[in-house]
This record gives sequence, structure tokens and C-alpha cells, in this order.
Amino acid sequence: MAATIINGKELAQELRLGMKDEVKQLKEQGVTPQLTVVLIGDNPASKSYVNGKRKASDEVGILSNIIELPTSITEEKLLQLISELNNDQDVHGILVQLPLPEHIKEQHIIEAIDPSKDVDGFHPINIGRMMTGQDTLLPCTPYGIITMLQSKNIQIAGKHAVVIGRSNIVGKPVGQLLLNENATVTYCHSKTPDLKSYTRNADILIVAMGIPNVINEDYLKDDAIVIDVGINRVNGSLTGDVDFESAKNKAAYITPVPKGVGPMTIAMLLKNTIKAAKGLSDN
Ligand SMILES: Nc1nc(=O)c2c([nH]1)NC[C@@H]1CN(c3ccc(C(=O)N[C@@H](CCC(=O)O)C(=O)O)cc3)C=[N+]21
Repeated sequence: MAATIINGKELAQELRLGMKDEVKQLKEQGVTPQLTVVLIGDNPASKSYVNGKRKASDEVGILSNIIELPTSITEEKLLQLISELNNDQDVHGILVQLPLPEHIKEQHIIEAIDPSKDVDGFHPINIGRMMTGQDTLLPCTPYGIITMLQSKNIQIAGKHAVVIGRSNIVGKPVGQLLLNENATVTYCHSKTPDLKSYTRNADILIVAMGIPNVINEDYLKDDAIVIDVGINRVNGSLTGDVDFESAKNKAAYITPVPKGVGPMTIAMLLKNTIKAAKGLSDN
């Protein structure tokens, strides 16, 4: 039987509808959620992502403010800008689009953002809170993945989740969130020998490798739940890390690329911005 497709684009749309009401209520209380996105340089992919964030914000009534800076900006100047945004009461969320130019240390920038405005959920304080199971701003892609599973009433507790990839923004935190939901979690990565021996035992497989179409049905257990986090541009079109046509024959659920995890990442960013505007994180 062919897999059920988890359409992230549709789910994100549905979530935005709910958020629109929430924002309306906040505005009636005199609070207009505001997201500031800092975009450095002129990477076309970054520009297109930032554009997506702006459009989605507009749709739910979140005020978005995009600050574009040249690649030549110094780390010192950028830190100064972040400090100003931290102190601006009207700004609820701050997102510095990654990747950054080589002369700027990513970790310096992430740690400079006020954790209560860190809508990416990348600050070590927020990561620590996530690890200890506290209410906090969660990293958007992992949060979106959990939301996709929950939207289909997929049970996570007791399942074996295998995560391929160990980045700070996807692999590590998604494993942590799955663990928080009582999954048994295995992390695999580029140095894992015999990847198939792990993935074939995965009830839930999260693929965040950055290699187009590498995961096919040979890697899957029957009726696996397959979440494709890959965003690869191949000959001008977007493709995931999973060979969708092959995998869909064996999986029970699968996410497509595009229209899968990507739009959910943006939806959760909006959710975090609303949460930050409500001042729910207590610092
Ligand atoms: N500080 C920071 N936070 C991020 O969240 C962040 C970042 N930097 N740098 C880049 C990555 C990438 N990312 C995506 C978001 C949405 C889609 C998305 O919506 N993709 C659509 C297609 C979009 C298209 O056609 O280009 C889809 O998959 O259907 C993709 C990728 C957020 N990122």
C-alpha cells in the first residue's frame, strides 16, 4: 500500500489560520507581535527563505521587519544591532538568517540574542531548557516535525526513532524532542558504518543528511514513518534526501519535498513569535 503523505504546506496553512485569530486577540490587548529578521549578504536562497517568512508573517498579522546588511558588516556592528533589538520593547522575535559570512562567529551572534526573543530556539539557554523538558522557545524545524507527527495522531512513545544527522539546528534537537516524547532515539551521522543496519530498525526515520535522494526503500522497515528534512537544489528544482518514489512504496507515512518540513519550519517560527509576544518565557 502506498504511504500516506503528510502535507506540511496544508498543515502550515491550517496552523496559520488559528494563529491569525490569536494575533487578532493580542492586537485587541494592544500587543502587535513583531519579528525582526536580519539578512546578511545576497545569497539568493537566503533571500527566498526570508521572503517566505515575511509573507507568512503578513498572513497572520505579525509585523515583520527585515534588516538587510552587506557581507562586509563586522561582528562588532552586528552585535551592536542585536543589542539594540534586545532593548527594543516593540521587537518580540529576532532571527539572524544563517549561514553567516565567514568572518562572523555564528555562536557569538546566537548567544547575543535575548533568549526570550530567540524565536529560532538556538540560544544555549533555550536548548538547555528544551533538554530539561521545560516550556521554552523550541527550534522551529524539530518543533514542526513533532507537530506533523501529532497532526496524524502518530504515537511517538515507545517507538524507535532513528535520526540521521547531528546538526545543532535539526539533528540534535529533533532527537531530543522525540526523547522528550518517550521515543527510544538512535543518532546516526556521516561516520556511522552500515547505516542501513540502523535505519531498517526505525519506526520513525528522520533524515537530515543534505544529500539528495540517498534514502530509498532498501533503508526502510515496513510501514516506517519517514520525515525528509533535506532541501537540495538539483538542476534548478527542489529535492529531499529521500527518494520519494521508492520510499513511498514501503513507508506508512512520508513527508514530501517541497511542501513538507519546510513550510512547517516557518509556521513554527510564527508560533514562537506569538509566544514571545505573549511573554511566556520567564526571563
Ligand atoms: N536563523 C535561521 N533560521 C532558519 O529557520 C533558517 C535559517 N536561518 N537559514 C536557512 C534555513 C532553511 N530554512 C527553510 C525554511 C523554509 C523552507 C521552505 O518553506 N521550503 C519550501 C520551498 C521553498 C522554495 O521553493 O524555495 C518547501 O519545502 O516546500 C525551506 C528552508 C530555514 N532556515
